[in-house]
Amino acid sequence: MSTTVLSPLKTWLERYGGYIHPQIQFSQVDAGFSVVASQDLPPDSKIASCPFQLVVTKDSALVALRTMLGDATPLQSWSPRQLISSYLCFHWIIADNSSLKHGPYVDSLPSRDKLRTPLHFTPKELELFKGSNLYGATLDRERDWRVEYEQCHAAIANVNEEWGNQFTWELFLTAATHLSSRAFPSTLMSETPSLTSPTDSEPILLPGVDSLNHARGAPVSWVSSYGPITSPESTISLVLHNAIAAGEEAFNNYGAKPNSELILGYGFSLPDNPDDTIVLKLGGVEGKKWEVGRDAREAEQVWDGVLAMMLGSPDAEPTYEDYLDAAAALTEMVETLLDKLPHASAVEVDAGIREDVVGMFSAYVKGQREILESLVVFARSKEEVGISMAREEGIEVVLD
Ligand SMILES: C[S@@+](CC[C@H](N)C(=O)[O-])C[C@H]1O[C@@H](n2cnc3c(N)ncnc32)[C@H](O)[C@@H]1O
Repeated sequence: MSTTVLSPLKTWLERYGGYIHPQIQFSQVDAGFSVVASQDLPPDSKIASCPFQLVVTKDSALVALRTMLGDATPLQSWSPRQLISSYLCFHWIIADNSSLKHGPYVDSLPSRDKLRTPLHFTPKELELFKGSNLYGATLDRERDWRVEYEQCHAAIANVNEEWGNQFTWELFLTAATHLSSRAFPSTLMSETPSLTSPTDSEPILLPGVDSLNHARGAPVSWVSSYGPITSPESTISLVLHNAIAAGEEAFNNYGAKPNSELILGYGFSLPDNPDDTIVLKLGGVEGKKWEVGRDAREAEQVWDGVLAMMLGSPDAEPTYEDYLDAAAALTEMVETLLDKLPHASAVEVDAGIREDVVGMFSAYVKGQREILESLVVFARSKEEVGISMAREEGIEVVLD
């Protein structure tokens, strides 16, 4: 990211009461830019802040789109992603329009060729993930986003054919990816900000504040100064609680997220990510899904589900045979998943497979395999319980 793009962003933010710390620089890296301290920064430095009036929300996007598309367009039925993505897209379609207020921000966003979420994978890259949760999640996301795109496209083309021609799937995908990879929760703009009720929350964009990359566990605060929307004092700021030495990268903390979520929404992964999970949908238990973490975290719930399948009635006390049958069923299910999971060692970088995607793929499948292996150990511990229960009844169980 060159300074010619970033200094307009900084000037624009400051004009509305926003702020970017004078001692940070934006340094160009493969996937966009990273934020680096140009001098030592003390703990609790405010790195950036965005005034409420520059926040992109579904409501601000709706107001702008209403002006361009008119009252007949059914914008009320559009999702926050449709509204915000279409609003961003219009900056690329008709740059010069008084309803489009985020030109300097949109110009600072990474170009499409830098995006690495799975909807930007080559067919060969996507094929690598076949047999994993992420493969299905990618197909689901593409299907859902295409439906949303088609709806927006039809409405826009209906108002203006030329806009419709320019509003391509690729443009919408780029904007929707910027939203998934940079969004903050709208609850930050409420009078009593909270991060704990994601169901009431919608994605919003905070220009400037969204410039930092993620570091797991980095101590940061998102500080909201609540007030009237047009006041330059109503802002959301990013404060870093650690000192940052000159030349070091300054990081935000996007929260504890498994690699599946980081890859799908953001296009990167963390090696040996402690927050990794796998989604298990076990055959026979209708529509029931469980999310299990490393070291078989939350596996007791899966166990309860599998054991329930072995019991004749919900109130029945499990016998040692139920325990042994459930342990065997769980082991078999997990081993089937292990067999299906692709192998990172077999993958080589070539014309259709980029190095950074191989890195993401390797970190992801390693985490998935380790969780499944921890589940095999967990199932074995349940088998041991079954053997002890049998022994208490005077029965010696011998397993092959
Ligand atoms: C909110 S933006 C951060 C600023 C971004 N680097 C840019 O150039 O605009 C999130 C994106 O930054 C990149 N990113 C963030 N944290 C990262 C990390 N720890 N490792 C690799 N890429 C990261 C990913 O491309 C992600 O989609």
